[in-house]
Amino acid sequence: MLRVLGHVPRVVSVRVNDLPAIELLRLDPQMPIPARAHEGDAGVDLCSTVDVTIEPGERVLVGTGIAVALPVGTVGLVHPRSGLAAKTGLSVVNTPGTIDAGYRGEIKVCLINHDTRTAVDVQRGDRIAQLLVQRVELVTFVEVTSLDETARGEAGHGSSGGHAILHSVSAQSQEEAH
Ligand SMILES: O=c1ccn([C@H]2C[C@H](O)[C@@H](COP(=O)(O)OP(=O)(O)OP(=O)(O)O)O2)c(=O)[nH]1
Ligand SMILES: [Mg+2]
Repeated sequence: MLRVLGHVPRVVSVRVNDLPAIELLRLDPQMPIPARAHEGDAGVDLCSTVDVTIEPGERVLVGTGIAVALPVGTVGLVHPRSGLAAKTGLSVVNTPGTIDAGYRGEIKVCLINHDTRTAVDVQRGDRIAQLLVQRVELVTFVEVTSLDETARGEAGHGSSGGHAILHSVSAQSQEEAH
């Protein structure tokens, strides 16, 4: 029988991060430096610089007071926070937002309140979204006159089935038929 003795680390690093530390400018010195909630988390949290109330269905562009110089070959992605999304309906309109390597302006977040009834109050300093930095392939494109054949071909947009909404629509139309 195999017995595991001693401490087993819960977070195992699969690859050593060889990117340099990313230069970060605090445009609003009172904002905290974006940080991970836990070691190994994918994203660092971004805070709102403003107090704002977002009515149901409304969107608003808020500043984070942060600018970065991402290395060429990486991209910043602005993702919603799942807790806020689940509890209040707050999300990011263009999720994930794209921060280009050459961008030196303030990172802004286009928030949306998806709740249909309740407004969301965002206060200055609240953690409203998270920034992930990933490597990205800067590919080139070459124009051709035809593409290779594949099993999928041109089928897309639900061609393989398995959509809950289609089941509910077909169940509804069956009920209506009776
Ligand atoms: O959530 C976001 C998305 C984008 N940006 C900034 C950084 C990014 O590099 C720039 C442009 O973003 P994007 O390319 O998505 O917008 P666009 O509408 O195509 O604008 P542009 O014509 O400036 O590229 O805006 C943000 O601050 N937050
Ligand atoms: Mg663009």
